[in-house]
Amino acid sequence: MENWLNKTSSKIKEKADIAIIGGSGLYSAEFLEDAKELLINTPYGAPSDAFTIGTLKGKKVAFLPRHGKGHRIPPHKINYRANIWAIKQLGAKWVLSVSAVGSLRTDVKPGDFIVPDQFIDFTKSREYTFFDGPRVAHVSMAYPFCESLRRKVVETARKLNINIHTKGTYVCIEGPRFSTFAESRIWKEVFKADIVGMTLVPEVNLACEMELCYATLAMITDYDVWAERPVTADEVERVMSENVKKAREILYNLIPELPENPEENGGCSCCRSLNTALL
Ligand SMILES: CSC[C@H]1O[C@H](OP(=O)(O)O)[C@H](O)[C@@H]1O
Ligand SMILES: Nc1ncnc2[nH]cnc12
Repeated sequence: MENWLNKTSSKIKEKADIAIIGGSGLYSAEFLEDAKELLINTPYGAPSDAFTIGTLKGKKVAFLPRHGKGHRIPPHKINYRANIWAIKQLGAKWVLSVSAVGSLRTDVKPGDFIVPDQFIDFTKSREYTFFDGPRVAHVSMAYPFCESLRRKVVETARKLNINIHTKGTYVCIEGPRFSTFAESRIWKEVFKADIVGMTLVPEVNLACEMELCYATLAMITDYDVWAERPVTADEVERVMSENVKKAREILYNLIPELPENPEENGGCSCCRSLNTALL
């Protein structure tokens, strides 16, 4: 089979083993050494911002703030294709995304972390695929996240005594508005989802199409509209900034533990997701 991904071969000299996509409240990666900024252009336009490329205990890391520095880009306007394309061009195999989410369960509390294993897509108007024709592919999304990476994230947080939930279903809404009470009741009671956010889709789909090992470290910032006062953007930012230290601690301890080749890490099939997808 012709390898479509080889055709995306990089002209970028700078390389990275691991990419971190920072969400609301996580706009920089101070823990990287020898850091420099790198602007990358892609056939889909510009990524959200310059990448910060640096090292951590021998691992080459690329960091990208999803909303741009200073949170300039709303969730529905993020150029997800440019972000993931650029990450692939950097040669990264692991992608860990960090996100702020609302909780739909009382036992999943603000300040806790959760590593979703499923999602429900309620977005409406995004660019969902690299395969817009004439090349067509249908990747499997039955298990959308990299199990090896999910496991590593959970193990790391546990070692650090950070409260983390090992799985959950993330409902991705279009935003930028928050859900109505009636919508939130559907997410909670009909869909039995655990968390709600605005940025997972199509980031996760595109990572899969690029055969990347992708997982999300989600931080609970609020109880959506179930609390006494419904969620506000201020509340999300406040809780995120109070807890961002914990997210950094997880990243700092996790990154050195990721093997160069994801297939060494207990095996996952993310790197072969196009084998059965291309028509
Ligand atoms: C700032 S409130 C809502 C905003 O926060 C989340 O973004 P991210 O996943 O990048 O942390 C949510 O999805 C919304 O985009
Ligand atoms: N309640 C919520 N709904 C959607 N996105 C969010 N991000 C953080 N909290 C959220």
